[in-house]
Amino acid sequence: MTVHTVPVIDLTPGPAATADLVGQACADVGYFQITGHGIPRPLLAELFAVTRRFFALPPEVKQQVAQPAADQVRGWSGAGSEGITYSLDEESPADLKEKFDIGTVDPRPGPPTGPHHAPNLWPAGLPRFRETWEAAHREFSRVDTAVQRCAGLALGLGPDALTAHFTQPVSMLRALYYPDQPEPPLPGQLRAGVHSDYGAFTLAVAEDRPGALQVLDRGGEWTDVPVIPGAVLVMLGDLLTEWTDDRWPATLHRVVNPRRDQAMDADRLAFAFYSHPDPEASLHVLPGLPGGDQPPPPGTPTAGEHLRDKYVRQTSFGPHR
Ligand SMILES: O=C(O)CCC(=O)C(=O)O
Ligand SMILES: [Fe+2]
Repeated sequence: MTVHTVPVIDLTPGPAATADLVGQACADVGYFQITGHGIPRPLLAELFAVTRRFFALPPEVKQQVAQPAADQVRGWSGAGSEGITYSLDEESPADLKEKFDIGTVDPRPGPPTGPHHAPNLWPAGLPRFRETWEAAHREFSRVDTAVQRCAGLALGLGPDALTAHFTQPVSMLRALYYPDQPEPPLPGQLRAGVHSDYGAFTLAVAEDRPGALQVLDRGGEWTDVPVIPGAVLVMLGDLLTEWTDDRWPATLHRVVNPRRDQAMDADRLAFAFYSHPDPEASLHVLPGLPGGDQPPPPGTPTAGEHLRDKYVRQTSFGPHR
């Protein structure tokens, strides 16, 4: 049996002292948990509480904040609306999840320009929902910056190598709600299909419930991610694959179904903060890494183009739907 240990990294000593550990985890494991991040526990508790209240509303109420368009990832969508494995161009049945998203809470001045700056949608009649979500977005964003500083140092590029691409970031905070499963899933149908996230880092927190997150470790084995109270899980997204020329490949992950004998008491709420840079940032290798100082090959997409392409794919189903 393989024994998997998820690295747990305490950020308290600051980026210079933790960069090596972060770099090792990014290069050798692909995911890690962080403590000492400073996100207040009561804020996270309130985030879970207000969001559970939202998902408990009737669908016609949640529909009032329905996601407006495939490339405008804001608000709610119900079970069956995303098949995230489609982001990898692979067919699969729809995911057994609902979701709610917000984008940046500190939009850049001037009129919104394009889907990455679409305004957030807020459900009516839920006290403290908006304040709590906005506060959580700011906290995750702060922690994301700290992780990025460690990453820049670990790559030997200095603390601002990544943060330089996040002057007006379009990071998203997403809640994922996985309901009980009265009916058995279709063959191949998961709570969330296999995918890698689309941004730089993903920061994730979840309830400890059946039918949870698994990551594909570097040995090619699916591994359960333990929920460590107070810790935040960090995974690597597509931008890091490109920016490091595969030195730090994105983490493939999925959310499996609960066992049938647990399926009626298995609902699960999780949050993912996806760090998304300035939309105009290039997917080219970072300057200072091998290949990064040459001009980008023609056709190298921007982060905004990459994200938009993935958003559209994850809701574009083929014949399996
Ligand atoms: O439910 C989770 O723990 C993570 C879900 C996920 O990977 C995602 O939606 O990007
Ligand atoms: Fe994900």
